[in-house]
Amino acid sequence: MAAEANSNSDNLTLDKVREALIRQEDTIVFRLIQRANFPVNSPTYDEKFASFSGSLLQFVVKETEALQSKVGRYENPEEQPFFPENLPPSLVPPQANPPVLHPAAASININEKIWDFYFNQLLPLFAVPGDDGNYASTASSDLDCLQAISRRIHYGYYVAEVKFKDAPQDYEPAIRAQDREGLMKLLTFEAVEEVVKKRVGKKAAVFGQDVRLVDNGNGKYKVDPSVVSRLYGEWIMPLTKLVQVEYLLRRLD
Ligand SMILES: C=C(O[C@@H]1C=C(C(=O)O)C=C[C@H]1O)C(=O)O
Repeated sequence: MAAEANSNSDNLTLDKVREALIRQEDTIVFRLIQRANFPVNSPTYDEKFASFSGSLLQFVVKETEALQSKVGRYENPEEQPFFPENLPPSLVPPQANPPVLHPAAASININEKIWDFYFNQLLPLFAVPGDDGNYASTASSDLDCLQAISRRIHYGYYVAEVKFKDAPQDYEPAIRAQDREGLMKLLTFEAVEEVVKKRVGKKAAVFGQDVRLVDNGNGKYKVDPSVVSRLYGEWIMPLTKLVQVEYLLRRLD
């Protein structure tokens, strides 16, 4: 069950869900800073690496997900795998918490979109060009970023559930009409989104400064704060809202 939002649905409030999202910002910013320790390292992504059937990155992601599946990672609804095909079952006894979410959540996995923007658009904005040979560390650092971003975006299930529970009279007609645009309008709070973009930029500036004992460092940031604001404005928040819409469309099934 959701680690941060309380697993009892009566205790799920929009404030608590938003607090969980705010804490996840810290994780995302730190993981981007970690990834920025390495240059792009493009051989990590070569279609075929050594004797693997795909890239080194794919190998690391698939093998890590298989291990994490066995220890129950994907029993948490907000943890979605990037390669869901043929994952081994969990060997860990399921938790006894009552389910908070509608079962439709399990069928909503938008990791393909996350994979696509991360590698094709985001990574070149914050990793410097070059090759230092650290391909294994690069791949695990990419997976750390992907998992933190994916978890944040799929947390949209809880955001949607709590918004629905708070105002079923507003959401039900739009759900019955399968009105995507109407749902998107209902669940969007532009003022909140503006605050989020500013805050994550500030976190990138605070966490990513060069800390010195004597002066305030060199004024350079490990990851450009404007890239982090853009990550949220262009990808994370729109995709969180997509998860919310997809969830709500199935909420009365
Ligand atoms: C997450 C929420 O829903 C929407 C998505 C947001 C986000 O992904 O941060 C922010 C505001 C809303 O437009 C929310 O209301 O907090």
